[in-house]
Amino acid sequence: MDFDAVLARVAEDVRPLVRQGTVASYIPRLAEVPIDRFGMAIATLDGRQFSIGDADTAFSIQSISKVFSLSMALDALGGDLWERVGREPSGSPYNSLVQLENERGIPRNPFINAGALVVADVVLSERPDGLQALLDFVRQRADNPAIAVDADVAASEAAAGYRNAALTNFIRSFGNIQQPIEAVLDFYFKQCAIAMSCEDLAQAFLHQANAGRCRRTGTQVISPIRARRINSLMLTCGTYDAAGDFAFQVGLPAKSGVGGGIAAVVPGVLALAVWSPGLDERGNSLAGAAALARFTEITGWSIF
Ligand SMILES: NC(=O)CC[C@H](N)C(=O)O
Repeated sequence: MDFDAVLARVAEDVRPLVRQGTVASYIPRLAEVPIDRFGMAIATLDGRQFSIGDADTAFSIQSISKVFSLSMALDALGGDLWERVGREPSGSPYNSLVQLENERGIPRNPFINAGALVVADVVLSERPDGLQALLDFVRQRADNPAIAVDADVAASEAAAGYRNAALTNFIRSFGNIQQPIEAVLDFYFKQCAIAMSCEDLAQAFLHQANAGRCRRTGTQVISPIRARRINSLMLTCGTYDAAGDFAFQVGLPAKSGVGGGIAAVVPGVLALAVWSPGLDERGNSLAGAAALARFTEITGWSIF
């Protein structure tokens, strides 16, 4: 497969969509990101990397970080995690509160905000240095020690974080959050504010395409069954209430964030990431989602 040619074709095909949609504005700092950016990177299991456009520009990974924190929480609690968070698509927006009351503070899945807040609580309960451990994990996976939290983005989200604060308090009222509210929110805002490029993300997701094993170092990062389950959650819940349409159009496990990034996995073959800040009404990158759809059309590599 000539990946340089595939990327060039994808970029060309989605060019009219770049600048469409809206940059997330409820996190004031994200609203300042230029809408005209587009980058895409591929990391293959045979050790090659391909990129196009702004693929080496770091951006705010936002909810893509929920895959990394979930990996850590599963490491800490194993299957017991599923007593505290569900595994069903929510069909609701990522920041919704409505299901939590009926479901007694057990979030539908780890990739909506409510679920990620419980996951953050689990990580912090296991290790007070949770944020450092998360950064270490991400830096190792991406093979880039310079990856860091963008403190301005974290502060900007904290200052406007009423809804996440409400979610955390509400879940705590059911006893499903144990650490202090401020500590959980601080961890959550900072994990979302980690800045990475498409190239970093493609590398960092590569073990998800390789049954949990790091191609570069040979270490088993997570067990094969856990890698498979995380991929299945990405497929069913990774793009929020657009997950059904995403499976239909793209057909790959993928995780998006309101920074405009989407990371995806072709199991057994490669990991890829795309970034373009203009979002659709469900909070997924408009040009990014279209680029992934074109990628699977051109290569034929949907998991279906
Ligand atoms: N979908 C997202 O990327 C949401 C993450 C964002 N930090 C929030 O909590 O609202």
